[in-house]
Amino acid sequence: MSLVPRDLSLFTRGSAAERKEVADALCRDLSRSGFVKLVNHGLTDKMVGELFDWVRMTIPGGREQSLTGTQNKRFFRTPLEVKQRMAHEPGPSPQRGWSRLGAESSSKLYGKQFGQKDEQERSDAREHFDMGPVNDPNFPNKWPEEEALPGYRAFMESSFTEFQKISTAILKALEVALEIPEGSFAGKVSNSASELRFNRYPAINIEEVRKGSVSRIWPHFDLGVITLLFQDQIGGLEMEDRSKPGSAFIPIEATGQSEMIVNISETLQRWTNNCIRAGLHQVTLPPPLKGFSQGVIPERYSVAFFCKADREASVGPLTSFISAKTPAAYDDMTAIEYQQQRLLAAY
Ligand SMILES: O=C(O)CCC(=O)C(=O)O
Ligand SMILES: [Fe+2]
Repeated sequence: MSLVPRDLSLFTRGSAAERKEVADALCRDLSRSGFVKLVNHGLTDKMVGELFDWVRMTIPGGREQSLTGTQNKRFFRTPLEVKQRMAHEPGPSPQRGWSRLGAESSSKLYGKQFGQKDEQERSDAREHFDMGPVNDPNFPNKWPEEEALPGYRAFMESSFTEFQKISTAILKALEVALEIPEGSFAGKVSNSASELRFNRYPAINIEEVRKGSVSRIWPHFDLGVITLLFQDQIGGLEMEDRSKPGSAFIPIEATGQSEMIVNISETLQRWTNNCIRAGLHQVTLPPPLKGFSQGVIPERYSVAFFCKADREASVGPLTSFISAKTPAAYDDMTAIEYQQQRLLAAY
């Protein structure tokens, strides 16, 4: 099953009929698999290209030597001391700054929920950078010094705003499709506790992955409302095959870095009282390497925006989704309480 790209501009700029049609298609896809692909989402190819330019260690096609000055500055390439000064401290607080290779375990995040034992220690072969809202007084962002990476902070802050706008449009489309009051979802992400993340998966031996204690990212759900993701051309992202729960995954084809992949995260599942379920996903061997037991999986990058609920918003089911037949399946608690409880499990 491959995901059919949906055109978000038909919702943001279309006629009333086009808006409804594309909203329904989005909602159908997301309800079926937890995932949808979007084109004309609002970030141009150039903007997505610039995002990847900030993360890639090297430029494909051997253009590396021609780079000078600021073009040569890339986030993951900054010296270790610079990254260490902006390192995230493991714990329940939202992630900020740099997380070293293996710092977070997506396996723990998901495994504990389902009773997996701690001794099954499994790590992610991944380093990442996270930022939250601009000028967040409670959980301030951690930046590299401006001279170490000129322009990085300004670029990231403006990208964050764009991702937030796109998330709001998607949530409005879901409100239209589900015929629930305007603002039911989009009105709860306005103060934004969202996060923008860069992931880097270094090249790794297939044997290492086959041993079963390391993966690029273990099966997990994201914590927020929805996640917007761009992946490079390497591939390896997979979503759960819902016809074989817990035992099979379907590759999400890497058909162009500007194609946005959207998945439902835990908060939306809670708000909709399981009407739209979160998409379980992982990153593993890219499809062309599936049958191999030896060799190297090339380095891979992705950019993820986790649209999260306002910290004081409830993550309990909304009244539109509660009835005598479908009583509330989740407790009422604030988004920040929920996030801290879940993050404690990830370290
Ligand atoms: O790298 C990817 O494609 C997925 C990353 C991801 O699932 C995450 O950061 O939560
Ligand atoms: Fe994820």
